[in-house]
This record gives sequence, C-alpha cells and structure tokens, in this order.
Amino acid sequence: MATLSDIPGRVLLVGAGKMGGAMLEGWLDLGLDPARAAVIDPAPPAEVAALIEARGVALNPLNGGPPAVMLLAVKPQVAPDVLARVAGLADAGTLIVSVMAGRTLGFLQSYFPAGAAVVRSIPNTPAAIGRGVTVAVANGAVSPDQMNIADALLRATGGVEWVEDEALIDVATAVSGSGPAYVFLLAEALAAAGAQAGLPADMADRLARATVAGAGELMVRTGIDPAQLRRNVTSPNGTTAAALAVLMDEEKGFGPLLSEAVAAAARRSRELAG
Ligand SMILES: NC(=O)C1=CN([C@@H]2O[C@H](COP(=O)(O)OP(=O)(O)OC[C@H]3O[C@@H](n4cnc5c(N)ncnc54)[C@H](O)[C@@H]3O)[C@@H](O)[C@H]2O)C=CC1
Ligand SMILES: O=C(O)[C@@H]1CCC=N1
Repeated sequence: MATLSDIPGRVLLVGAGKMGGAMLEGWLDLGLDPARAAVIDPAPPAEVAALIEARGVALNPLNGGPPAVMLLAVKPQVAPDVLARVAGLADAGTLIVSVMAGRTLGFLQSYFPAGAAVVRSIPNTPAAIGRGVTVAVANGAVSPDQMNIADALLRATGGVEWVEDEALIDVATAVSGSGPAYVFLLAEALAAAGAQAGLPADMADRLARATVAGAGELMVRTGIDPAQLRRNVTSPNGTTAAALAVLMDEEKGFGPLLSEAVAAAARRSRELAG
C-alpha cells in the first residue's frame, strides 16, 4: 500500500472548492509535502485560499513540469473548458484522477493521448472531517503503483471502495455522493415536524441534529445492522411503531421514496456524462 510520500512527483489539484479543498487539507494533514502540491483555481473559497497560503502550496503556477497526479475537482459542467486548458500540463506518466459527478472514463480519456491512466471516483462531503466514503474505478492503463497512489490520495478523506464496473459509479453517486444531503434533509424535516407539533423551533432543531448525529455515531461505533438498531428503538405497540407504520408504508413510505430519489440521481449522473 502506497503512502503520500511515495508519490513520485507533484500532485496538481484542479479546482479547490468544497471537495478539492477538503482533499487538499486531508493530504497536507497526512504529511504530503506542500512543495509537492500545487493548485489551479482562479477563485478558491477564502478558507481554502488561507490553507494554500498558510502551507505554502503553489497557486496557479505557470510551470513546474508534468505532475505525477492531476486531480480534477471542478464542476462537471465546466469540465470540457477546463480540461481543454489543463490537459497539456500532463505527460504520459501523469495519473489523472477525477472526482467529478457523471464525467465518464471515456470522456476524461478523450482529452489525453491514448494510453493515459485515468481514475474516475465519487467522494462525499464528510470528506471534510475525514469521514467520507469514495467509490472509484480505474481504466486499463492504471498501473498497480498508480492504483495504490490513487487509493492513498482518496483515502486521505475516508474510506475507499474500488469497483470494476463503471456503471456502478452512477449508482454510488446517487447513494453515497449525494446521500449526505438526504440525511441533512431528514434533520431539517424532523425539526420542522417537531416545531409543527408544538416544540419551540430552536429546541426542535437541537433535538433533530442531536438525534441524527447520535444515531449515525451509534451505528458506526457498535457496527450493529441499522435494521437491528431500529428494532431496538421500537417497543411493541409503542410510539415508534406508530411512526414506523407511516414511514415504512410499502407505497408511500421511505423505501419507495428513496428508491425514486436514488433512481433520479443516478439518471442525472448518467446525463452529466457528456
Ligand atoms: N460537493 C459534493 O458533495 C460532491 C462533489 N463532487 C464533485 O466535486 C466537484 C467539485 O464540486 P464542489 O467542490 O462541490 O464545487 P465547488 O464549486 O465548491 O468547487 C469548484 C471549484 O472549481 C473552481 N474552478 C472554476 N473554474 C475553474 C477553472 N477554470 N480552473 C480551475 N478551477 C476552477 C472554482 O473556483 C471552485 O473553487 C464536482 O465535479 C462535483 O460533481 C463529488 C462528490 C460530492
Ligand atoms: O450534486 C452533485 O451533482 C454532486 C455530486 C454528488 C454530490 N454532489
């Protein structure tokens, strides 16, 4: 297994917004030499700009030679324009890693000479606290050493799962990539429902946040199956059972609603392919 110090050259991050910035922070925290990192971004957010400055990472360098890794973290919609500008910075030895939703290995490869090593991946925002999860696929040109390097870079923000079937990335995007938003919506909706049922709004908000965070942490720390944790809350004929009769309705409950939401997100990921 490679570490960040095994990377034989520079890591060039293209796009240092929420996701790219979280990745850069993770790499630097894990000991990537700031002199071996560089960022291309015309307008990084203030907190990322401060990190870049504080750690002495090169921002928008004019040269520096082909990087060992080019990590693409711009929005998928600007990818054609950005790739047309940055592809020439790579050489045959550069590993290309994308975290862009939707953009396929085929799309990415089309900007580089034949035989370019490309990884397509999808992280999620808990990356910002080292608790993300990333799903990744490599093309046939990625060497075992490059695979280890991609794994080390992606693992700096949490867990990594590799797949061989690229079609699974669209589904993973819909589950773990977008998934944190579903959980935050749950916290928002639970708070709103509590306020509607009579709690002071600020208290409903605190209770909903603590409940979502505590339930998630209980699942992580115990390793117990979520269905069992749910059963542990549910007394026969009690309050939870009354709520779950609504939420687990086979036609209108969480199950069918989430299936529809995940299918919509996966469809959108496929549309973003380009
Ligand atoms: N935010 C999320 O939950 C996730 C995002 N992603 C992917 O990560 C990518 C970035 O998303 P976010 O970080 O959320 O967006 P963001 O908007 O926070 O960051 C994008 C960054 O790209 C920079 N940028 C714009 N034009 C550029 C150019 N020509 N050259 C270099 N940099 C340029 C912007 O200044 C900005 O800092 C997207 O492709 C998205 O699909 C993947 C998984 C989860
Ligand atoms: O909404 C999006 O398109 C990006 C990809 C996954 C999470 N955010």
